[in-house]
Amino acid sequence: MGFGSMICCGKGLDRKGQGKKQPSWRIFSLKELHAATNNFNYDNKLGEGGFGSVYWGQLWDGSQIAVKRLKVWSNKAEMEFAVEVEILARVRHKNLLSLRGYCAEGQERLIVYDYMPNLSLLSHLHGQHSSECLLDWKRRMNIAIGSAEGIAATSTTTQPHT
Ligand SMILES: Nc1ncnc2c1ncn2[C@@H]1O[C@H](COP(=O)(O)OP(=O)(O)OP(=O)(O)O)[C@@H](O)[C@H]1O
Repeated sequence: MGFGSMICCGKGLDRKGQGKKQPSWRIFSLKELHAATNNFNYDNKLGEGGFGSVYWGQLWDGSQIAVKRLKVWSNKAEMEFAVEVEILARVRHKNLLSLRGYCAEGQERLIVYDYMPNLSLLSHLHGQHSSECLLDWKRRMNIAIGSAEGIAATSTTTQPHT
């Protein structure tokens, strides 16, 4: 699961009225995500993980998104999808990727995140960007601590199912 090993800057909770927390995610239609990603065009592909491919997209309001599209439907994949959506919908943390929403139509399962233009941590440590920006030990420590804080935020709000 990709809970945010991206180089990201976080976003706070949407607030309205008397400081009441509003959910900042929504359900997307498949049609809307087709339009945003130019029908999941290969040119829009950002990468691939265990769940499926991730595509860059742009919504009608101009905001940029990353859409993770399930490769093959199975009970296990459905469970992973539900867990990732459930946790990210509940947890907002500056070091975690923000959930924009999800789409579940027929056997299509898609998760919509904020687009992170700075690519993955892996690419900065070992990939194509590792020579451009050398991360000294102080910055590496800060990244490790920040990552641990993000992971801790997911576990403190997750109740084990009994
Ligand atoms: N929000 C995003 N913004 C920009 N690029 C992204 C975003 N999410 C994922 N990507 C790109 O897509 C690739 C695959 O992402 P994904 O989250 O599926 O990978 P993963 O976490 O390595 O895989 P797994 O699902 O197997 O844990 C990333 O390495 C990254 O290049």
